[in-house]
Amino acid sequence: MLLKFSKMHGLGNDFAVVDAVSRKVYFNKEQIEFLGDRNRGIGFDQLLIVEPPTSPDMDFRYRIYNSNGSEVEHCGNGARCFAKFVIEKDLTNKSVINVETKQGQIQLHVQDDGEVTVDMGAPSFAPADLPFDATEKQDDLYTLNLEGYGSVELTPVSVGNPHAVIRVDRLTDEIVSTVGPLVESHSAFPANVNVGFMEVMSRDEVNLRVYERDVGETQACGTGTCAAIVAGIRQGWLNSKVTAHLLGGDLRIEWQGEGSPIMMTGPATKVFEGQIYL
Ligand SMILES: N[C@H](CCC[C@H](N)C(=O)O)C(=O)O
Repeated sequence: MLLKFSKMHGLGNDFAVVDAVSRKVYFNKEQIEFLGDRNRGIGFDQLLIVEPPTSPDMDFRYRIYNSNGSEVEHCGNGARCFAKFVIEKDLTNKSVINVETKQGQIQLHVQDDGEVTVDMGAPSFAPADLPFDATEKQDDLYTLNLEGYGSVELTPVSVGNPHAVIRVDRLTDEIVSTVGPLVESHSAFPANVNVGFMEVMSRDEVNLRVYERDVGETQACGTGTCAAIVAGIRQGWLNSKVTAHLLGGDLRIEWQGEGSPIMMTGPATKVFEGQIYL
């Protein structure tokens, strides 16, 4: 089969996007691993598949896979690329697009300046929603012991997919590459977890790096940014509108507190189109 795809990125978090509305396409794990291979395939952090909706009040269904073939519930940078893709491919002419994901619904708003705002839904801080076998807790921060490292304090957040948010005084390569993998696959997170490292610069601004589950560190992570900012707002460290500086650029997040949806705004870029034998 000759598979057509668009290569896109959101702040350097990169994707292959496939139209499975015009033509039915299925992938098995080996095929996704092949496509995701940066030396032998297309290479991407996640594969995004645009499908028809299963419910009549939705416009599309959105499936996401990590480059190792594992399915993901939610992807923030991917959601913005998804919006750009369906408009460019004439799959819709709406500027507000309702999308089903594996874990709830999201709404995409394409702005006049080309940036995309995503209503990511409301976060949950309940450990069971990640899942997280909660450990000791103080002031809503949980202590996790890491083999051979010591302990870290984290906030568990589900934004559809699971995140552990760790506040650090200073972001370093070392902390991301050492603590990232230890927390990602810690037995307290039975489904593993994405790990965010946040340096709070002021009440309106953070520096953030994310070690993603099943992928490793990416240049940006949309859901990771949402998780980190809502954790910071809930802890009282941040205001309700925050700019996050990621390795690949900036995202703007707004959250009005418990029960309200997280609004994420940022760019989405198409790099090229291609086709590959599968
Ligand atoms: N890059 C994505 C999230 C992918 C998360 C994935 N690695 C997981 O296993 O949950 C984002 O922009 O939100």
